[in-house]
Amino acid sequence: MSAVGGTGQPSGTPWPASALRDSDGALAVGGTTTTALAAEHGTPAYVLDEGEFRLRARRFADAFGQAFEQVGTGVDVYYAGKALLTKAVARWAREEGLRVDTASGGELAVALAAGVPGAELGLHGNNKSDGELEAALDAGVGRIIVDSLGEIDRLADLAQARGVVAPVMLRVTTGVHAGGHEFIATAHEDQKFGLSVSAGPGGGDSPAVIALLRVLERPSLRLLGIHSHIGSQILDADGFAEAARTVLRLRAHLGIRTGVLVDEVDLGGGYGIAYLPQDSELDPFRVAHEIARAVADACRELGTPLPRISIEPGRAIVGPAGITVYTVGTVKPVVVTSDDGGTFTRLYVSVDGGMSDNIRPALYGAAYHAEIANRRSDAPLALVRVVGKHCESGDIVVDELLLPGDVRPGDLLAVAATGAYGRSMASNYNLLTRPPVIGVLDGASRVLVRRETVDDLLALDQG
Ligand SMILES: Cc1ncc(COP(=O)(O)O)c(C=O)c1O
Ligand SMILES: N[C@@H](CCCC[NH3+])C(=O)O
Repeated sequence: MSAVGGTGQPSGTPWPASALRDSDGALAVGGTTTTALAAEHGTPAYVLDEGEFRLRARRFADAFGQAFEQVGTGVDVYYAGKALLTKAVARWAREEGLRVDTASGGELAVALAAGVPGAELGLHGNNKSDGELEAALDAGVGRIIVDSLGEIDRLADLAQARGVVAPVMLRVTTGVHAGGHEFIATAHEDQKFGLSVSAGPGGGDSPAVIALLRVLERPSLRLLGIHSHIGSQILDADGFAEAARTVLRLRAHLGIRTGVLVDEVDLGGGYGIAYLPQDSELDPFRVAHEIARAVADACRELGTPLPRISIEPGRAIVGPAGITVYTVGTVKPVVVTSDDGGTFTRLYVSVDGGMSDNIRPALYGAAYHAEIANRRSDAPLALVRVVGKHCESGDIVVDELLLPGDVRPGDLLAVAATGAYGRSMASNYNLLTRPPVIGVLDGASRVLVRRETVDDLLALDQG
């Protein structure tokens, strides 16, 4: 066996630490070869390495726990279920000491079905329905992150009608713009999330201050704290530190204005990972240390006690724990004319899935790494584009890649780091059935979410 990657290597690698090549050259993850997984479960399949997930969850809890303990406060780590939520995943997160952040009634239902107590859950969303808010109140969700004035009023009314007090945080936008693609940066002003901390017209109260005051006016709401999420796939700590300073200033302002110094500040998720062999991921210990220092310095300057901190990593926990295994179908050389008038050949390698199981390349231009998984090959490398089977020319799995030129129909292709926002953003485009999620650990595999069937699709269609 030879290692192909591993967590903790300085320059990151996109494969889970357990990834190996066996003596036949087959890629194995969590002690099971992709050939055995494909034979037992079929392709395409999402394969999730339980050990890697748990290790990463623990590293976040340890890194942030230690860093904030050093400056004198505590931390709660919420696993962001939007990245991938199944009952098993929710249980693993909880067993590693994490809470779970949900973003819809569906995610909330799965986390509750997994046995996560309501008190350990958060509920997000810029457009929660009354039904979702009621479900959260009924489950005793520990924090409902409110996102608009209208929602504050609706939630207060619903809580009042039930005779309960809803614990809320207010999501604010700090103006810090961080992360990869424009669609995944969430704290700049001109987008749908949160309430801005910038002063209103003519220097009046900011929308965030107005909303905080509104929460404090309602006896059926208890203001736990302030929430900021600046974006996703962020690769340095500066944005987090800047957002933390802004939120802490707002907290201090509210304290002076009302006498209420909120107990908690949530700094959201967004910790970046390695997608390609040459990428580096954000080291949770380093970023935790830098954020803790920024929070401690800001509180000292503001003369306020430290709040309890929470964070919501999703991608950094589940992303590198997942790979997708496909079977290669059509292989087609296409002669392409380049800008300088010359020509080159690009090998189009079609797999049995595509944009329905991974929309990220089409949506964000996201880059991925893939390897032939069932065998070793010494064939000269060819320039390859891995594409799916959808009726869409943008149906690209890996835009550009060097693969052994003898890649052929029937080969297995494994794509690394697909654990986050793959299955959770999957669709049935072209009525493809969504792939299963197969958990692997110590040489055993089990179905966490089964493959959809055509019967599932027909069952939804009422004629
Ligand atoms: C409010 C909130 N928290 C947490 C996350 C998780 O982000 P990531 O998976 O990048 O850690 C997101 C998604 O970007 C989010 O919108
Ligand atoms: N879904 C996005 C990240 C945004 C997630 C939620 N705010 C991605 O795949 O990168």
